[in-house]
Amino acid sequence: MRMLLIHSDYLEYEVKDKALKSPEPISEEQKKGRLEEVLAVFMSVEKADETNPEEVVEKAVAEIKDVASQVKADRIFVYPFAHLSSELAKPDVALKVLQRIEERLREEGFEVKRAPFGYYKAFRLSCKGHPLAELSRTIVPSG
Ligand SMILES: Nc1ncnc2c1ncn2[C@@H]1O[C@H](COS(=O)(=O)NC(=O)[C@@H](N)CO)[C@@H](O)[C@H]1O
Repeated sequence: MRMLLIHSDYLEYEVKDKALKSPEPISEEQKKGRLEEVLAVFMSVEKADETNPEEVVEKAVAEIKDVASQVKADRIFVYPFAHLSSELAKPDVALKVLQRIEERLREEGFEVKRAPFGYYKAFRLSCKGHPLAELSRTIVPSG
């Protein structure tokens, strides 16, 4: 799993076209989204993660919690992003991992939005620019 974490004034997206034959089904309301004062987390789920998705979910949640506490963010934007790795996991595995990360972050008390999976999206992001505003993390299952 590769993550790019951007502490932002806001992140907003708008769904454009399908990027997969069968993208995640979404409601009208999910076609656009915006959060202010947010830690945006762009995530590429990788092939290696397929060996132990649960472990990767827990490690990713721990990393996100750590960065969120450092930058004092209590909102997280989970953003599927296929361009941080050349070894992508299959879409069905990737979607499950991202949905579970979203669930676990909510359980940890964060306000969370997740951008729709399998679509091309327009997005705007306003990075805060402080020293910890741009971070990346790589997570590999130990198995
Ligand atoms: N492993 C993955 N990790 C994160 N997002 C993914 C992954 N696989 C697919 N997606 C989602 O599906 C969209 C399309 O994925 S993609 O790899 O860019 N493109 C495709 O798979 C097809 N266009 C065939 O190449 C991405 O924008 C993202 O929303």
